[in-house]
Amino acid sequence: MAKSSVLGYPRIGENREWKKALEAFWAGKLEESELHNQLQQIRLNHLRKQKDKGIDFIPVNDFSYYDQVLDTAAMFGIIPQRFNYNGGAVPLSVYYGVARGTKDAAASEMTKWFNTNYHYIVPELYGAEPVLTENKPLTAYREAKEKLGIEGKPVILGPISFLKLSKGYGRSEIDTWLSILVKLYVQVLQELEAEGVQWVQIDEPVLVTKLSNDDLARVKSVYGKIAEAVPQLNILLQTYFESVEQFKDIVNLPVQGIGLDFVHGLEGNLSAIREFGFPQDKVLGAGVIDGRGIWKAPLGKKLGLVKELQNLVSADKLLIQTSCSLLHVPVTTKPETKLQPVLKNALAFADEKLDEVVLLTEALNNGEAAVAEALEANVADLEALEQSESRNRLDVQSAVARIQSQEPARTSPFATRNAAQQEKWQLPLFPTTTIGSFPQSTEVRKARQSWRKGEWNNEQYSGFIQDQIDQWIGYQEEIGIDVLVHGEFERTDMVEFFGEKLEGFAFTQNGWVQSYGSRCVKPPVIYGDVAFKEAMTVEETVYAQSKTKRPVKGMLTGPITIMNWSFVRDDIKREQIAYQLAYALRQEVEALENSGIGMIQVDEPAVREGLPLKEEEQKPYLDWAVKAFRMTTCTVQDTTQIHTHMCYCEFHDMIDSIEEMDADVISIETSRSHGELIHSFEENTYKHGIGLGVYDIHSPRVPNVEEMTVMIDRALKVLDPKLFWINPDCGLKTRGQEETIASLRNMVDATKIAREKFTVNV
Ligand SMILES: Nc1nc2c(c(=O)[nH]1)N[C@@H](CNc1ccc(C(=O)N[C@@H](CCC(=O)N[C@@H](CCC(=O)N[C@@H](CCC(=O)O)C(=O)O)C(=O)O)C(=O)O)cc1)CN2
Ligand code: MET
Ligand SMILES: [Zn+2]
Repeated sequence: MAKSSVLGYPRIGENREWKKALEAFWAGKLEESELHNQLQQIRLNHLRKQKDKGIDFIPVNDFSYYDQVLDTAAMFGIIPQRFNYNGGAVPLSVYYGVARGTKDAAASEMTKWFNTNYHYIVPELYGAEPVLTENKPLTAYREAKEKLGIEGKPVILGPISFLKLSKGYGRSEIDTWLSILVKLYVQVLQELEAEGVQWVQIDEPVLVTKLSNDDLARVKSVYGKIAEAVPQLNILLQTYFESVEQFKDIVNLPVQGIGLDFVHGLEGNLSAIREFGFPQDKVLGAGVIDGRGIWKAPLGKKLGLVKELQNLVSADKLLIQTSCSLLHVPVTTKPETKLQPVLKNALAFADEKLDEVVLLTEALNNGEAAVAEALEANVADLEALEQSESRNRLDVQSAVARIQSQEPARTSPFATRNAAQQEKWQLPLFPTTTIGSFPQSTEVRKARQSWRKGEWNNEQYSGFIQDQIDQWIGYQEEIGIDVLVHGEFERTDMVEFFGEKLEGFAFTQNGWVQSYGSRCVKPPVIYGDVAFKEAMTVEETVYAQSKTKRPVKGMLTGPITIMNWSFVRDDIKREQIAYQLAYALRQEVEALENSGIGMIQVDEPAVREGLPLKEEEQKPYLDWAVKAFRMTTCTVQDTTQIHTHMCYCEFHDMIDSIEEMDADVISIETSRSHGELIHSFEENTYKHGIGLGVYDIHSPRVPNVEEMTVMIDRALKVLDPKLFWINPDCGLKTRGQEETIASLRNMVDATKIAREKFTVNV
């Protein structure tokens, strides 16, 4: 009999109860004991739900108070020294300090979890002396058993991945660190074994990337030691997001089960298992239900797949499971009452995916007849969407085919444009700017809600937005910023906003997904061909420009980011979706230029996260991503300055592509990684305008002038001063008004110091 299994469940709750509890606690409106109570209720609800649905292997310890990587670090007492942690169980104040920063200490870096829109907190190993502070998986296991009688499957981020995702150690220290970590993992696992735990899921997502021979030897040694230490414990070594690179080595590791992704790594994993087979003494965790996408699975096809897999493993050794944790999809489609039926009927969020896992397991164990009706309905639902008009728009398809066949390029090379732009704009040395958004205060959110509910009419709402713009144009002028923005007050989110105005998109009412900490996003659904309808940003931008003599930057989200932060259709290539978006956005760029806006920023923060994990797929992806950006921006005049912005990821492996995007200015996040990015620019001579983020905007802390000066001085050692801009790391929508103004004042002061120093020096 095959069994059903889930790798992880979303923690935010059906109505984002988790987020609300965390934020109430941070605001001092919820006692710590009450926070624990509320989160326990949420956690138990999730376990109960999985049990009721009939999942056999229910994950525990997938829940978190913020982030699972931070939890692993905290479990081992790996807390940066600046938080004055003195050993023992990590207090919540320290835990949240590391995540969010404190008055005296900057937060740890936050970065993308592989190729997803989830961000984890990067463990800092430097100076750490790890000890086991609390066996979290054990606590979670006991809770599920005692409260609900569930024999949970503890989930732990594995040592190899944990180390790879951490920073603060050199190459020569890898083995030392692994031996320290292995001791701790063994301690955790031995306690689980002693408790009588049956299965543990150890997540090793880095195994889908190519390992050097040394690293592969390390993987073998680490799992060899673990296997020896816990002979009674069943370990399911779990991979996801791609196929494993070194299949034969990985599946022969001394563990009892191997979890493979047969959705995002289908091709690679399937051809490998067909070619090499699968060890008969091991359990295969077959990830066949997509943990990242929102479409119903084509169950007939999936059933064919699991039948084939069943034949390759020995009896009773197959798990039907999700391809990865369900963290990346919304909780349930149940509250979605406003979607067209043809769309709603084709969707499956986390809870619906639990049903799919159970259904497939049942079909495999009891025969198709047992679930015939469900299989038939599934075919009809998916076909209806496939044939819908919105997926078959010849007007869009032919226009995109036409511009796709041209090589998108600006009229003149950067040097010519740069000179023309200097001449036109007369900006000072080190121009200052911000990334686009200003605080989305409660007032702003309430106003939007009133308007959406119909309590406010359009005039009231747009009048309110104009007041916000007036106010912030005033602040920016007064602080002394050189290139202004309108503030994005009319936008819920930089992707959702554009999706709502373009054709081919749909919106959920409650389809929230965790992005980082308590912050969630509600990704739009690209279900059809994308098309431009009418100008989307011209009104607010032109209004802002009418209020000041300084330049106001228009603000758009780029094609790749809209695509990567949406749930996209899977019947056409992503490349094609990107070009459709690019063509639509180009029309917006042109509309802005025609309305007299001479600087236009096209944000592309998600380019890096879409980078395929497999090396051989990276170049083709970057090529079409760059092409889509150029398609969006290439038709403007030389004097129109195109900006772009990127944040929260590693850029060093794609600097060349960033250069090829040919934006006149890029603003880029650096400060949370403490300026490490600058090294990339030391090696690669980037020849366009560049604004380095001089302070972290994800923390309520106001950065002082000195620390920004350090950042600026460091950057100027590497970068061409004539091309250097000064800006925060990212948009300021999550910040409060006072801290924003105070921080920007300090930024402008730091700029003045830099200008003085630099003018004296030359
Ligand atoms: N899509 C996307 N991905 C991204 C980013 C991004 O900006 N967008 N940035 C990076 C991650 N950063 C992020 C930064 C901030 C937020 C964020 O602030 N999210 C908000 C939700 C934003 C939103 O859509 N707000 C709605 C309001 C939705 C809401 O909460 N409504 C309340 C009621 C309104 C009220 O009274 O406050 C409710 O439904 O209960 C609006 O502005 O209108 C949150 O979690 O709090 C998310 C991600 C990377 N990935
Ligand atoms: N223009 C956007 C903003 O300021 C860019 C954000 S990148 C995540 O919010
Ligand atoms: Zn950003």
